[in-house]
Amino acid sequence: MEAKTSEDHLKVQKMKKKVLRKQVRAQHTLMRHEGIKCISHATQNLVIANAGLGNGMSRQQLLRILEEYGAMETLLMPPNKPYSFVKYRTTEEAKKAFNALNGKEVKLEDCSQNIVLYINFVEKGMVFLLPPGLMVIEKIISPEEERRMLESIDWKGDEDTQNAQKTLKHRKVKHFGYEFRYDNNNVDKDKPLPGGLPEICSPFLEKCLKQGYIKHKPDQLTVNQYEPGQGIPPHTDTHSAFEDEIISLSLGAEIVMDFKHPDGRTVAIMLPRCSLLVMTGESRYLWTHGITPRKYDVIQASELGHKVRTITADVGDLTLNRRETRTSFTFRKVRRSPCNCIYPSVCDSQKGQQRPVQPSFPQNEMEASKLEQEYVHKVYEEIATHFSSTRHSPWPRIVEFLRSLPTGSIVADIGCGNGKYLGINKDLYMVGCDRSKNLVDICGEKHFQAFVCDALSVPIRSGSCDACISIAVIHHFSTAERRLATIRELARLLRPGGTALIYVWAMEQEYKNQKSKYLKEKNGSKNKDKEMNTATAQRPLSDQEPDNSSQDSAWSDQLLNNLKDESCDAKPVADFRLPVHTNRTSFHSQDLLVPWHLKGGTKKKEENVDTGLVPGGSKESQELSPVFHRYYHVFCEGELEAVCRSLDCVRVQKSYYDQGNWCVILEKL
Ligand SMILES: O=C(O)CCC(=O)C(=O)O
Ligand SMILES: [Fe+2]
Ligand SMILES: [Zn+2]
Repeated sequence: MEAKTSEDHLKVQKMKKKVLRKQVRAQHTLMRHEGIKCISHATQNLVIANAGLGNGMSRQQLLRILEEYGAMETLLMPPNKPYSFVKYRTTEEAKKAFNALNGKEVKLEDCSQNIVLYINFVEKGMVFLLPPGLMVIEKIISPEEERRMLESIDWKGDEDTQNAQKTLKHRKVKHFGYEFRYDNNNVDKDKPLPGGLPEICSPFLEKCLKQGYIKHKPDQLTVNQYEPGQGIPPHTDTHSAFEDEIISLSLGAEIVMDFKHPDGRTVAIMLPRCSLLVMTGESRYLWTHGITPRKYDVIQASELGHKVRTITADVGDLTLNRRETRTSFTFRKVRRSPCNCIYPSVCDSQKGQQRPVQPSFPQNEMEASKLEQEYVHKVYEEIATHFSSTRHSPWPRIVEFLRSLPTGSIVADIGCGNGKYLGINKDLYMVGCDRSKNLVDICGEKHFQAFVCDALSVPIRSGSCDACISIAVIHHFSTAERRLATIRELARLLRPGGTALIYVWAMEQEYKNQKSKYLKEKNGSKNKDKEMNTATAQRPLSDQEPDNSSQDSAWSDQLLNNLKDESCDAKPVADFRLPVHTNRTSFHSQDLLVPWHLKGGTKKKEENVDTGLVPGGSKESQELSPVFHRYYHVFCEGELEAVCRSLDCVRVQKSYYDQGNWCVILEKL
C-alpha cells in the first residue's frame, strides 16, 4: 500500500515536470517568433500556446472551453497562428482558467480528439506590441482646424516650384521650409525654401511644444496626399537629415500605418483623423514606417478600450475599412550635426562601422555547435585579453556563496573565464575550467588551477565536488536541450548534498522598476558597445520614378505577410536570422548576437594600447576597433528555475534576480 502511494507520488511529480518543460518550451517559441513575453505572476491575460486557428482550433471550440471559468473581455485568435490570447474580466478568473486548464487534457466539441493545453500569463493585452517611443494622440485638432489646414494647401498646378510640389508614383507631396529630396533622401540644408512653414500651422505647433510632444520647433514640413490605393514605402526618415522627433498629423481620413523592426516584428497602427503620430527614439530611428498602397485597410471592428489601436489580426474582430483621401502634415527639424543615435546599424551618420553578420538560429545539434564555435568560442579566444581587463570586480552575492562554503570544500568553476572567482576564498580547493585556452592561460598567469574543457563534458569524476559555480556560461548555449545538458553535467559533478550556483543573463533588464547596471551604464559606455548590424532598415524613399516597381514587390502588405507567416511549432523558421543587439538597451529577442568592441585592435598590437578601459574614445579609434559578436540566449523570468526543476537529481534551494541575471542555487539529491 505504502509503496503504491509513493509510486503514485513519483508519477505525479514526473507529470508536473513534463508540463513545466512543455510550458517553458511554449514560452521560448512565443518569445522567439512573436516577441511575446510570458510572465510568472497572474494577470487577466493568458496566452494559450497550442490552441489557435493555425492548429485547427475553432473560435467556437475555444470559447466553449474558456467561458467556463469566467467572463472574457477579448479572445484574440490571429489567423494561421497556433496560439490565442484571452483576456478575462478579472485576474481571479484568468487564474481559475490557468489552474484548471494548463497541462490538462480537454475535450473538444465536435471532435473525438482530446488536447492538452499549455498556458502562460502575459502582461496587459497586446499593448506590449507598440514600438517604443511611439505615441498616437487623438483629437489633437478640431474638425474646424482640420478643414482650414486642408484648405490652406493649394494642389492646383502639378509643379509648384516654390514648395517643391511633386506627383510621385504613389502620392502627391509638397514641401515647406526645406525640400526633401527623394533622390538622396535628404534635404539641402543650405537652401531653405522661401516662405518657411505655413502660418496656419503655428497654433498647432505651439500646442505640441506646450504639451511636450516635441521639444524643438520644427522647420521642415512635408505634406503628403494619398488617394485610396496609394501609400509610402517602408522607410526610416534619414537620421542625418532630421532630429529625433518626427510628428505627423492625419487629416481628411484615417489610415493604417505599418511599423517594422529589423528583427521582423511588425505592428499595424490605426491613425485616426485629427490624430497626431509622434515618433521618437527607437520607433523613429530603428523601426521603419510605411503605408501599404491599397484601397481598404483591415481594422479592428470593436473598440476594446485601448486608445491606440494596434491591429491585432483577430479574425473575430476585424473588418474592412474603405480608404478615402488622406492628407498628412509631417513636421521635422533639420539636423545640423551628425546623428549620434544608439542605433548605428541603421544610422547613415555612423556608417563605415557596419559589417554584415547574419547567422541563423540553429536547426539541429550540429548547427548549434557550429554557431557556438563561431560566435562564442572563437570570439572569446580573440577578445580574451580585453575581456579579462574588463572583468575584475567579483559580484558580491557570488562572493557570499563562496565564502559560505565550509573550509576544505572542493569547488569547480565551470566557465571560469579569467579566474576572477578562483581566489576569493583561500580555504577552498578551487579548480576552474573554460572553453577558451587564452582565458585559461590568463588563469595560469595568476597561478590558479584551470584547464580547457567544454561545459557539456567536464573531465571531473561524478559526485566529486562539494560545490560548483557556473557564472554567465549557460546563456551561451544555443538550444534548450544543450542548456539543460550543461546543468545536468554540473549536477553530475556534485556529491549528494553538494550545491551549485548558476548565473545567466536575464531578458528582463528592468526588474521591479529598477534598471539593471547594464542599462544604466548607457551614457557612459554608449560609444564603447555599439551595435554593428545587419538588417538595413533605411530603405530608399525615392518612389517618384514611375517604373520603380522593385519597391512595390519588396513592399508587400504587412498584415498579409503576418497571415502568411509560418505557423509556430517548437521549431524555429528555416532562415531565422539572429538579431544583433544594441548594447545598453532592453532585449527584444531571447536569442541574439551581442557586439563586443575590441579595444586596441588585435592581440598582437595590444601593448600599444593603454586606454582599454576608458569608454568612448575618438570616433576614428572606434572605427578601427574590430567588432565581435557573441551569441546569447537571455533567460526569461522563471525559465532557469523551470529548467532546473525539470531535472530529477537536484532541488532548487534558492532562485533570485541579481543585477540583470537570473540565478539559482541547486542542491544535489
Ligand atoms: O503620411 C505620413 O503620415 C507619413 C509620411 C512620411 O513618413 C514621410 O514623409 O516621411
Ligand atoms: Fe517618414
Ligand atoms: Zn542615427
